[in-house]
Amino acid sequence: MPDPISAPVSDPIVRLDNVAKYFTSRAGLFGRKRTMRAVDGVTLDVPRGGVTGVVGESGCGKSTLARLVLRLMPPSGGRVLFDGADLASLGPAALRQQRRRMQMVFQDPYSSIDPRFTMQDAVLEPLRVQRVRLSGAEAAEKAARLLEMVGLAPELASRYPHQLSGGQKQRVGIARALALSPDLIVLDEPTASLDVSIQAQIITLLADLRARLGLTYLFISHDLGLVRYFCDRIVVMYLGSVVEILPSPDAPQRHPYTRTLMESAFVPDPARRKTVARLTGEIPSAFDRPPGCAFVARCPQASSRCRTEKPALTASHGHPVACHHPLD
Ligand SMILES: Nc1ncnc2c1ncn2[C@@H]1O[C@H](COP(=O)(O)OP(=O)(O)OP(=O)(O)O)[C@@H](O)[C@H]1O
Repeated sequence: MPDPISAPVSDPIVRLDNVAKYFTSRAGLFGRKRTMRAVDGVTLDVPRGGVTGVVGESGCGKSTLARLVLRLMPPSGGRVLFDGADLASLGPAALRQQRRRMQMVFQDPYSSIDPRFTMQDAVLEPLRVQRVRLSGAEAAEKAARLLEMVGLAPELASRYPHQLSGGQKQRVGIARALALSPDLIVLDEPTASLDVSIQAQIITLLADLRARLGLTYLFISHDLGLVRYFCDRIVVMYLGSVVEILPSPDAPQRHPYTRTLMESAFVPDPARRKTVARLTGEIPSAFDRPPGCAFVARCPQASSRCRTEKPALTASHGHPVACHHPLD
């Protein structure tokens, strides 16, 4: 069942309208086809100019959602609107034009930059894809400016990826995302493969760039502490669906899943953190979703209604939450 309401905002840069993505696979060589609902009827607005975090356990559909927003893959159902335009309705030229306005920074700077590229080639790659022609002098000037924007010396333009640290490479990844002056950047775990001290520098850089350039971020992360620090709105996903949208990092968590996730993020002792985070029961398979609430097997609040009726995402508890028994 689609989510009927998911905190509509007055000026969304992205609007997801009951968006779904299914993947089909065959069990065994001659087995029957099985359909996985990686994203299952998500309705969501991404406010312009903010930092919207998307959190949830591995496999809940965060990256698939990000790829749908960027139209790196078509949805199986529903609509993705960018600045009011349905991306599915655009022809190739118009889609390419819209794509200039949305970019992505990937988790792993080690594999996201072609080892044969100099840093100048790497930061200017989106211009080549978009067939923007620059003279040699213009290209050098543009690359130097982009590197400076992310705190790197212009002299690094002639270096290759193996000559840079992980943090420097992620700065190059960010510079590349800025090359076409986008409005929206999807950050898919941008600090997950970096040392903690470098993570902080990258987050500071991202915050600074957003303020200077008026960017909108969609920030995908496992790191709840970081999400609460960096994001002004937090979308919590569970098994392909949005279960709660926190309008601010400090908003009370109403969904039992969100509450457990958040509590686990703020226990300093890693050993105890695991205990607090432990949720009993298994995550159901995305191939075989239960008819009611997907969280039912792990939820201490679950009732018989939760087993049969999928809770809709409704804003009746101060902000959108999909739970029959929201917490106080
Ligand atoms: N191209 C694909 N073909 C088949 N299944 C896929 C494909 N992409 C993703 N999936 C499946 O869809 C589900 C959601 O995956 P996704 O990568 O979006 O989750 P995620 O929340 O980003 O996970 P992680 O945090 O581990 O990156 C997973 O079960 C995954 O195996």
